[in-house]
Amino acid sequence: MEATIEVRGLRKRFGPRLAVDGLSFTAAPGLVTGFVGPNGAGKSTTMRMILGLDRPDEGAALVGGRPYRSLRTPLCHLGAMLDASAVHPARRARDHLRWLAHANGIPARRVGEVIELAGLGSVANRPAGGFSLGMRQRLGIAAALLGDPPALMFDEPVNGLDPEGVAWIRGLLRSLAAQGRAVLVSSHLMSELEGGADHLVVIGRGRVIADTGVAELLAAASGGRTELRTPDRQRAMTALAREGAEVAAAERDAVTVSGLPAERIIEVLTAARVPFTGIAEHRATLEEAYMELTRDAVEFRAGTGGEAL
Ligand SMILES: Nc1ncnc2c1ncn2[C@@H]1O[C@H](COP(=O)(O)OP(=O)(O)OP(=O)(O)O)[C@@H](O)[C@H]1O
Repeated sequence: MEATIEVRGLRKRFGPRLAVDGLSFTAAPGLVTGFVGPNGAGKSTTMRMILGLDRPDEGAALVGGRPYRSLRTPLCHLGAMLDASAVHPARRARDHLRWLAHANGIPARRVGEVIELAGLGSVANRPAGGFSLGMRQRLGIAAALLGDPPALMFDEPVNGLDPEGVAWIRGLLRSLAAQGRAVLVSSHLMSELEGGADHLVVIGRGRVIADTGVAELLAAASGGRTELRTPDRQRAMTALAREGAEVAAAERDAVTVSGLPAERIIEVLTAARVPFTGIAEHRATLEEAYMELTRDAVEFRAGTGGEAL
């Protein structure tokens, strides 16, 4: 069973504050769709509307073509983790999952399966109140997987996790998408999605700024630049500029060259007898691509912590 998460013209106002301003996008089956924007951009509000927890003023959110609230067995259509702390602290992890399964008509044997999938085997009989953040995230993810849903949604799942936890979640998201599921994952840090997302929906002030494949975005941001290392930077820059290249000094012995292909750079340097120790076509990071994409949006420029006011 395939399911798409679809948001159509969503709008939500809290008093004077327009939190979501006519948002439309799709998270398609088989892809991890990163949902990115600075703090306050409207990600959580959008996710709450997808789950029917907040009512939109306008527009609709659909899971497999239907509003979440109209689904008879919602956990079997969309699994979600919005707030990993939403567990009774005295309740054992296994009992929390059993209770959820029971309430949703899911067979009890599935509880053991998701405990294994989420790597909770050794702590499943302990009260969730004593769990570390990483363990709570894993419990939230186990709950999202209970109904074996074709669509999944996670709000900032790697926030505050150590590198091992981040790598684990990234691998899990990838494998869920590889099984054909639609996976929507939010983050306010672009770097957290590096290597994890196939598609990106970037939002700011409740609006879509970009809706693009990660590969296309990185290719566009890499933009034919080459990085050169040379002990004789000044002569290299002069020789390349004479050939019409745009050159800029980078850190230590590095020069960034654009406007000339790498083969031509090598020819020019060789002819001018300028030594070089390395040459590589530049590959933009997701963070660089994000900065380029959002260069004109002041709210992003303060960096990752900028409040979208
Ligand atoms: N229940 C609410 N009442 C009033 N304002 C709200 C409410 N929920 C959200 N907002 C406001 O709506 C805007 C969007 O908030 P939201 O939490 O959706 O952003 P976000 O992108 O998820 O941010 P973060 O990365 O910090 O989680 C913010 O200005 C927030 O203060």
